[in-house]
Amino acid sequence: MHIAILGGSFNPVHNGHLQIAKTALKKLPVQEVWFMPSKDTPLKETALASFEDRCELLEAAIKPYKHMKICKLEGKLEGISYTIHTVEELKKRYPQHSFCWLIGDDQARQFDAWKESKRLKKEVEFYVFSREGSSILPEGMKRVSMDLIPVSSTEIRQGKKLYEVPVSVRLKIAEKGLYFEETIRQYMNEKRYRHSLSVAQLCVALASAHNLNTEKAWKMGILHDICKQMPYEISKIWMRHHMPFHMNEAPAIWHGYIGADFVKRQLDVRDKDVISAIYHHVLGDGKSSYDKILFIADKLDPSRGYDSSEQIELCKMNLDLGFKRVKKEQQEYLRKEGTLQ
Ligand SMILES: Nc1ncnc2c1ncn2[C@@H]1O[C@H](COP(=O)(O)OP(=O)(O)O)[C@@H](O)[C@H]1O
Repeated sequence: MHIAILGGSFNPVHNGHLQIAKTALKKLPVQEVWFMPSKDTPLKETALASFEDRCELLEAAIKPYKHMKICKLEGKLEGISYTIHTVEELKKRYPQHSFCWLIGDDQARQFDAWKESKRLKKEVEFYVFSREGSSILPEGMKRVSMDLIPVSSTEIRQGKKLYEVPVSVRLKIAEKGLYFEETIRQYMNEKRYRHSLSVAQLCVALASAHNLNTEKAWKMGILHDICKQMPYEISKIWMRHHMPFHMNEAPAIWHGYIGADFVKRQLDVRDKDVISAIYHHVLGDGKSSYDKILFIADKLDPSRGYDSSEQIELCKMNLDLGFKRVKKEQQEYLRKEGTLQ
């Protein structure tokens, strides 16, 4: 069989990658396309999801396509995975097959810097797929034209252009809480980002003290303020469209309602406990343990700069008692501020 390899980090996979594979199957004399995810690189700057998670997302993406497969070879190879070594290993392991290599324009541009690039070109045939309509083509490579899909994994991690990710992949990303840190960063300043991380940590500690699901706890903590810095005019439009019945409440409260709706609509979060906790976190009027934990963690977050260790200990020992105390203290504070009558 003649097989086309598409290597990449797939962090995460998106429609641009699928478009390359579909085009290769249509236009090249290949019977299959194998996606070759790169192994974990601990020093990479951007948050790289684990090899297993990236493979799981790939599995979901290629499920509808019979002639697309995943090759986990690079995940198993020792040391840095240079393509020249991967190609040699492929030929050794699959002597019955022949291979060609697919790359996007951006990689073609940097190709001369690849390890043993001249020898590599002799070992395997390269096909270059248009990414931004650029015309750079290293000597000896062939161009394959395709409909451009202007998207990058970076944009997806930032929560942008999610429509360029298959729904099955989006649901998995949300279920696993992948890339949430990178996503929330786009919507808030550094101080609020630090607060979100710290709240998530405290939610996990409280959930763990009460034998609750710590993954849920982390997700609701990290996402709870995603809409806190949404400009007022946009919040108003959002409220008018989606939750007109809450519009008579103070705008300072809205971000809990909008946040819950936003993570459902934009980030495909389906976990009802997470959505409910975000919805109720401003007023603390939720009934579930997760609702209470998020409310408590938000108020007692150590990064707010005052000593809340005594209340945190109480909440770890007795969630209901701790919740009542935090709520009472908050209401006294709001009364003093004049927000509550
Ligand atoms: N939108 C796109 N259109 C065409 N090719 C793409 C696109 N996105 C990625 N590629 C190509 O797919 C391969 C794998 O890329 P990868 O490193 O996983 O993703 P990204 O470049 O999006 O971070 C590379 O050869 C890259 O050039």
